[in-house]
Amino acid sequence: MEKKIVLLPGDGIGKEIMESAKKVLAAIESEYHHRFILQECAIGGDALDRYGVPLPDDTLHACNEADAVLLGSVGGPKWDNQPPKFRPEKGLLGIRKGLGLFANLRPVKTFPPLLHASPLKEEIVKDSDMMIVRELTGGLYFGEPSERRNNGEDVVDTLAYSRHEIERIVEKGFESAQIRNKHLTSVDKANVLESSRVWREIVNEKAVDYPDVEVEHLLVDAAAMKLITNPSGFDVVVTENLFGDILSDEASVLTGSLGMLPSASVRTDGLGMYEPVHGSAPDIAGKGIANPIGMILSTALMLEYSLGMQEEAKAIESAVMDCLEQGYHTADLKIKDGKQMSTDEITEAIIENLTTKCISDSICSSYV
Ligand SMILES: NC(=O)C1=CN([C@@H]2O[C@H](COP(=O)(O)OP(=O)(O)OC[C@H]3O[C@@H](n4cnc5c(N)ncnc54)[C@H](O)[C@@H]3O)[C@@H](O)[C@H]2O)C=CC1
Ligand SMILES: CC(C)CC(=O)C(=O)O
Ligand SMILES: [Mg+2]
Repeated sequence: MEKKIVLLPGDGIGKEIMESAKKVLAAIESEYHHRFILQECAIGGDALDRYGVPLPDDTLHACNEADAVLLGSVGGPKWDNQPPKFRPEKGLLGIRKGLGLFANLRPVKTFPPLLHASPLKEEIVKDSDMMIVRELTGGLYFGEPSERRNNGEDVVDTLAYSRHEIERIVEKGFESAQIRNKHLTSVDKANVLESSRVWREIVNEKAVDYPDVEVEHLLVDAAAMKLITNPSGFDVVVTENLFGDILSDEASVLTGSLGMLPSASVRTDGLGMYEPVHGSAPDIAGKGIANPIGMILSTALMLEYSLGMQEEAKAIESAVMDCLEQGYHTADLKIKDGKQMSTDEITEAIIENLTTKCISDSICSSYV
C-alpha cells in the first residue's frame, strides 16, 4: 500500500520522538512492503521561527491532502511571552480546528511489566483500561471573547458549545462504549456550569439510542478523585475539552509516565492526526532521554484507524510490550531494575522486537 503521511515534529522533544516514529515507519515499510510518502511540515514555535506564524497555510493544506498526520508536540519557554495569536499552542489548536478533528481518543491501559512503576499501589492500577473521549475543537480553548480588559484589571475566557458539537462527541462516546465494555461515564460540572447542564441533558437524550450502554454521570472533581482511587471502574469517559485535557494527564500516572500515552484526533471521514498526550517537555529537551513510546503507540493508532493496517499496528504494540517485558525503559519510568535507555536505544530495541517478531511469526509474508 502507498500512503501519504504529513509529519509535524514541532518543538522540544517533539522533534526527538518524531525521529523514533520515522524509524518505526521505515521498519513497517520494509517488513510489510508498504510505501509511506512522508512530508515534513512546520508547526508551533518551529513555524513561528521560520515563517512568523504558528500554523502556516502550507502546513494546513498538506495535512488536508494527506491520508494521516503525525504530530510531536509544540511549545516552550522561548515563545511563552508572545502575544496570544503568536503562541505555538495556537498552531496546535488551529490545526485541530482547521482539520475538523473534533474527537480526541486517549486510550489509557496499564502495561503489566510497568505496574510497579506507577506511584499508585499495584492492586489499584492493575486492571485499568479506559478510553477517554475528549471534545477537541470547542469549549474554553476556542471561545470568544478571550481577552484582557481595562488595562489588564479584568480578564475573560469563554466556554461555548453548540448542541451539534456536544451531540457528535457524545455519540462518539457511546459508539466507543458499544465496541468496548458498554459503560459510559460522562464527566461534567453540572452543579455549577450551564454548559454542563446542557451536556448532561444531551447525554440523557442520546442514551435512548444506545440501550446496551450503561450511563453514569460524574462531576469532574469527583471523577479526578475516582480516577486514581478506582481507575478500573472506568470504561469510556466522555467529556469536554478542558476536563479531558486535565483528566488524561492525570490518568497517565496509572501507566507510570505521561510519556507512555498515545492519542488519536479524528473526524468522521477517516482522516486523523496522531499525537502523544504529553507536551514538548522543555526540562528534558535536547538530552536524548525522552520516552518515545507515546509517539510510537500513536503511530500504531494511525496505522490502525486511518491507514487500515491493523496487523501492522498490532505488531508495533506487541514490540513495545516485549521491550517493556525485557526490562528496557527510559528515565521517566521509575524502575529499580531493568535497563535504562536513551530515546534512540529504546527505539532500536522496539524495532529489533518488531523485525524479529515479523520473521519468526511470518506474519509479514501475507502482505508481500
Ligand atoms: N500536544 C502538545 O503539543 C502539548 C504541548 N504542551 C506544551 O508543552 C510545553 C511544556 O508543558 P509542560 O506543562 O511541561 O508539559 P509536558 O507534557 O511537556 O511535560 C510535563 C512533564 O512530563 C515530562 N514528560 C512529558 N513527556 C515526556 C516524555 N515523552 N518522556 C519523558 N518525560 C516526559 C516532562 O519532562 C515534564 O516533567 C508548554 O509549552 C505547553 O504548552 C503541553 C501539552 C500538550
Ligand atoms: C497545548 C494545549 C493546546 C493542548 C494540550 O495540552 C493537549 O492537547 O493535551
Ligand atoms: Mg494536555
